Amino acid sequence: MKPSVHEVTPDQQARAVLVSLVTQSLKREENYDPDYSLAELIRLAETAGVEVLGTLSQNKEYADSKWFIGKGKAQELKDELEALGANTAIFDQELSGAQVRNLEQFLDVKIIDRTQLILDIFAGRAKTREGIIQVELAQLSYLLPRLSGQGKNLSRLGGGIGTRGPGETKLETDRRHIRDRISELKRQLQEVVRHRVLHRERRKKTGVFQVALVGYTNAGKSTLLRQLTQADVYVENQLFATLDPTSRALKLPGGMEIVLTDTVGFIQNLPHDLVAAFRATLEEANEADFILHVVDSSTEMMEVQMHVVDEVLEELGAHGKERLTLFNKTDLLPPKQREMLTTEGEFLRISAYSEQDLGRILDALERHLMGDSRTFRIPAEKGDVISLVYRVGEVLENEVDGGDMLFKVRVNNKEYDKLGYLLAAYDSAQLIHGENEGETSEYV
Ligand SMILES: Nc1nc2c(ncn2[C@@H]2O[C@H](COP(=O)(O)OP(=O)(O)OP(=O)(O)O)[C@@H](O)[C@H]2O)c(=O)[nH]1
Repeated sequence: MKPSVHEVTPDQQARAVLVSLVTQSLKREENYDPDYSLAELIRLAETAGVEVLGTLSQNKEYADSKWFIGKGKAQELKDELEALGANTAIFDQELSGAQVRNLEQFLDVKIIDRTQLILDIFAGRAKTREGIIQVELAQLSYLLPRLSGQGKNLSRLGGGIGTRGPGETKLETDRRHIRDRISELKRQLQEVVRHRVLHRERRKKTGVFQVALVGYTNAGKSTLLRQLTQADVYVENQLFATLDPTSRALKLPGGMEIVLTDTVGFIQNLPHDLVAAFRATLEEANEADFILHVVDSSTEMMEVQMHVVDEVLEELGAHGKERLTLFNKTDLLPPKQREMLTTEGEFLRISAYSEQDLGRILDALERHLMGDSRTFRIPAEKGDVISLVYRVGEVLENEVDGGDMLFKVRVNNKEYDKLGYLLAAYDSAQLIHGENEGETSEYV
């Protein structure tokens, strides 16, 4: 493997001009904002360790098949690259292999596109076996259709910025080798995913509640996970600090144990080839019992970002899940702006660095997960039913009432349904239950 971005010596540091092309079809896309997209590209580049020297934009009906940008604009870019002493040009959209070669020849700098940039970041972040396999798969899938001839240009195309891509020896092989490697990686991935599913099923069986932290990239998910669990999670002021499923056990104030899982940050217009690399963590969100949606309330793009998360959750089929939205980073807001954030319903205004707010999150989680307290009337001689109540819920009070026992039990909705079902199954008796706190439920 060649050195990664963080290992390059200063004279090898990527110094880049970022290029965005705003086409008619992009303009028609619902959530596309050229300024925002370019700002995000800058953050991505910085995350990958690139020094950003300048930006260049062009409005054009269609992308040029040969140069991507117009020929005149390419000349302008060449002048700017020279004037700034840049050695890299990074494009906001995906380029074809031919466009990369033409631009590279004309500009004489390294050409990177948005997909490569994100892949480069992923490659530097992937830690678990699954993450590493998925990134290499995405890199090879990106590379395959861009190969020309027998290995020419391979290293440049595959290398990314810091050449964290598949090693050059791997790249200097032919398409068949790459295809073989892709099949092998897919096989390995199946194996890894099977293990993960088994592991998760085991965890599910123990009845532990699964809570997933989801949110736009850089919203503060890893920070919150670490703050809430004091776990040593990888946090950086960079995009995609998290790639692999990261779960931690956590005890709520009342003693209930939950598993809190960090997921990879959402991003707008995620390149298609990278979707698979996200799945591992996104699946965690889909299987969670509860979702904590972390929002960076300090960015102007807050609403768009919330919308992107909503959309992706919907695509995953996780839209209807119970969730609590955390407006994070409110410490960065002037009081007036903070006041404007709603706290009606399932919203909390927080800062991940406030102890008090962490306590409020845990309390809110407990309220959601533990549910209301309900009272059951159970004949005193039904010892097996009574022990079931103790197993499923948290018994807050009990008293004798004639030949019956009254139990005030805190139990969440899911367990409540289960309890009703189990009680009924005991001797085919019926469970009549009230919905609200304090209402008496009877076992007859
Ligand atoms: N001021 C302030 N900064 C915060 C807060 N929460 C997180 N941050 C900072 O925001 C940056 C991003 O936080 P992360 O926890 O890495 O964000 P993430 O959502 O896990 O990001 P990805 O892994 O990229 O998806 C870090 O520099 C944090 O220190 C907060 O409440 N207030």
